[in-house]
Amino acid sequence: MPLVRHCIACTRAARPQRFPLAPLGRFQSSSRAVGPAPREIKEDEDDFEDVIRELHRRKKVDEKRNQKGADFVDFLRVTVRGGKGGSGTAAFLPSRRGLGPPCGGNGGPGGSVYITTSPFLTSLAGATKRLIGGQGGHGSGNLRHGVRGEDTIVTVPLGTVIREIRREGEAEKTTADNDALGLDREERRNRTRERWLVQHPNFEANDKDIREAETLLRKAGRWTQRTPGFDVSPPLELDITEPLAEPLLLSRGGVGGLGNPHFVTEKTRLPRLASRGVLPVTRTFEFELKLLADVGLVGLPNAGKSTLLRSLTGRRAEVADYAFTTLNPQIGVVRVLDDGTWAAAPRSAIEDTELERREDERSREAGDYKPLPRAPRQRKRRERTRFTISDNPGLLHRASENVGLGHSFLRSIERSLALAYVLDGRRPDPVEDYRILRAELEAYKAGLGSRARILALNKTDELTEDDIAAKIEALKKAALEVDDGRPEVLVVSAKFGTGLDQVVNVLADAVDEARPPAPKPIKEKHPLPPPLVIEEPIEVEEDLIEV
Ligand SMILES: Nc1nc2c(ncn2[C@@H]2O[C@H](COP(=O)(O)OP(=O)(O)OP(=O)(O)O)[C@@H](O)[C@H]2O)c(=O)[nH]1
Ligand SMILES: [Mg+2]
Repeated sequence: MPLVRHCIACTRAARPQRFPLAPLGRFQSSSRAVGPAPREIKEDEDDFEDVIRELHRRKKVDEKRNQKGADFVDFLRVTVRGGKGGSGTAAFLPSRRGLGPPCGGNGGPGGSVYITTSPFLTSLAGATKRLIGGQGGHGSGNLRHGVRGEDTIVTVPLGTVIREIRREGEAEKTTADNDALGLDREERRNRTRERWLVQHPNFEANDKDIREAETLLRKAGRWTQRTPGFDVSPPLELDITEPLAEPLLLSRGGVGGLGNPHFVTEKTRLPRLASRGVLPVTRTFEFELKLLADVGLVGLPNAGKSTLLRSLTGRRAEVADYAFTTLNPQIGVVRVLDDGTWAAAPRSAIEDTELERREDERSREAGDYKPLPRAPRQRKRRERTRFTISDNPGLLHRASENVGLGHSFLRSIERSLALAYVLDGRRPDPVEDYRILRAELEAYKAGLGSRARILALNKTDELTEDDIAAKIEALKKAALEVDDGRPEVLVVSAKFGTGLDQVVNVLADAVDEARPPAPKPIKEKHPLPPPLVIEEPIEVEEDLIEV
């Protein structure tokens, strides 16, 4: 059976494929956000502004619900493959006597796929489900080699765990297909020839040329039963806990095909054949994000976790008076100074983000807008220590069964060294809330609940002294009963910044105590095999060429 003719001498180098980095993942939870029932809009409400505000709020809640956390992804199954190598070309220099010396260029190698980290990411949303390196360009006449395919680099947050779950090569897949089709030896051979060889567009190669080319490709390790680069080493496993100094190779691009000068032999001086590029092995990985914050904030929806994050770190987390304002975990840095204060301490009350936005808008329109004054530089005070703290979506009863934002949230606090429970002081029974939170953490992973170092009774600015005293008393009793009195019970107002010095210092000590002595270096357990090398083509002098 003749080979399918394929003129690539005149095709332009294929543009490397690019894959847009679009968020693709979604929460695994199917349940809807549950929060306090929306306020009834009364017909006789005379304040029109209030009605508008309520409608605006409802619209926002709906938007958040519909979004279902699509911009937070903590689990992704990803197919990774280096780009295919471009094809070589069969071409000849023009000559008065007929065909001149062979001058087909090699195909360019395919682009590789690399992984790198960013300390600013807290979601896998930037990764796509298919990470494919750009295809190498085809070679062309006059020994012009194809361009290298573009590399694909995926950026993931620190704390991403990568597991290889499948490896599949083109040759293995073809063999399985051939078996399924029940092809005989001859048909299999022709299929392989079609896969690997490219003919000159005008001059057909004879059977002898093809057999010789086949032998050469076998010697070069390309014409094999196994896809080049397919190895049987154990699956790759990486736990990225430290920033990567340089991008790490996940899959190498395939080598480019060989131009016809490579097929010159003693017998065949004018090879009418070139070879195609290698299609590298396809690997399937699972990316799982386990955020690495030293401290995790845990609380029911609307307890004031984001307000606390803002007052401790200055990070502009969204604050609003409804449940599930926060859908993505966010990480901030608390810089503890040697006098016990912390660097980003707020200088005014933290208002709801929407109110701040309106105020900004109003003042801009009125022309009296003043940006917030910068915090004075801490010249005399030195930083004693620093730790990271994550604000998480609200936890609900049965979150361990994936209710609410469920596992996605629990996964991200799994590795925190210490936890701080944020309890809404305005709710009737903070002890009950504490028990719910603890039970959910325990149900998700035994021992997680007891990692709590603080029970912060928040929103105490709205409580009477008697009320605070009674609730603190009850919480201390419960902490003693449930957690041997390990977590400190603190009176806090995240909004007005009261009681926070103690929060900072208790957490700083807890983190220092629990921190492992030295971070583990990242090691690539199973380095990928080296790329195939393209040998130098055999030089042919013009006088030796037969016509
Ligand atoms: N009075 C008072 N209100 C507070 C305090 N802390 C938070 N709030 C208010 O409580 C509401 C909820 O605060 P958030 O920080 O968004 O609560 P959250 O726990 O992050 O909520 P979700 O992200 O929805 O789980 C907002 O209106 C805050 O202004 C506080 O100490 N005192
Ligand atoms: Mg929040």
